Amino acid sequence: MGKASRDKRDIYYRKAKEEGWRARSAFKLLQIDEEFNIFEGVKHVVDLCAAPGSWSQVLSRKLYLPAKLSTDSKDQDLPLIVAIDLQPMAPIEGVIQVQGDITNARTAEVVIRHFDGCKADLVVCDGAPDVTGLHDMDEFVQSQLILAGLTIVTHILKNGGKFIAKIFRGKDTSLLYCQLKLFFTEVTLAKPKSSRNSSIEAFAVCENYSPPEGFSEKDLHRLLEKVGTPSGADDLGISFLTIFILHARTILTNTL
Ligand SMILES: C[S@@+](CC[C@H](N)C(=O)[O-])C[C@H]1O[C@@H](n2cnc3c(N)ncnc32)[C@H](O)[C@@H]1O
Repeated sequence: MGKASRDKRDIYYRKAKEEGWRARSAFKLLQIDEEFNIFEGVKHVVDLCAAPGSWSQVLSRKLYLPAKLSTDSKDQDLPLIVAIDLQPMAPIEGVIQVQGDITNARTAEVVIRHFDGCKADLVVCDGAPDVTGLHDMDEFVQSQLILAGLTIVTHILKNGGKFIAKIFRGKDTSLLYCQLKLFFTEVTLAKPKSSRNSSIEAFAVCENYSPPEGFSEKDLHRLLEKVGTPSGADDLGISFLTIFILHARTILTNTL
């Protein structure tokens, strides 16, 4: 069966059309929220890799529009939602859009500037590379997106904040889990029912941001700058792992 006819038989595809979501992915975020209550108390959010915009629509409908409709809400109290993607997307009420590559340190700086010193409560990242079918390569590129997301997280997420990131399940999933555990006290791998069983995607739901003592967000930022240069790409794996291993050691030394 072709992709188009498979899509038309898909319940979430049809539901998305009926409810005016730009993509069926909206249900993944809605179902993650049903399970983990990720929107509670959230006022400042970043949506990384947001196009065509169904997650941003969820953020707008769940956070921005209710606040706007509440009679006593002043402009400065309205939620701040910043969405970023390589692709342009049609406007969504209450969502500030930035077009750029999240693995580029300059783009991360633009997002950070929108926050103007205040912190985000939630960062979501549904980023996916153009899948090549070469599993190791796809997993590697996906891990670069997670690293970029984590870099932005370390600059703008408040302590106690949440990070939701799409991952590709593979041989390095437990390593990734341990790496995320260095920054968050709770990490759960979720597979919402709207995520197709045939897909290797899952979502890391990271709660209670608490970076290791002595961690400087500049470490990851420098790494991202390095990834942006052709010679830096070669040692990405080593540098990424080195940073995490050093911090893992610090944590282990402190707890033993
Ligand atoms: C699965 S789609 C996101 C769907 C979106 N969450 C929604 O609900 O509409 C993945 C997106 O990741 C974006 N992307 C991939 N690599 C990126 C990068 N390096 N920087 C910014 N966006 C990127 C792609 O352009 C694509 O729009």
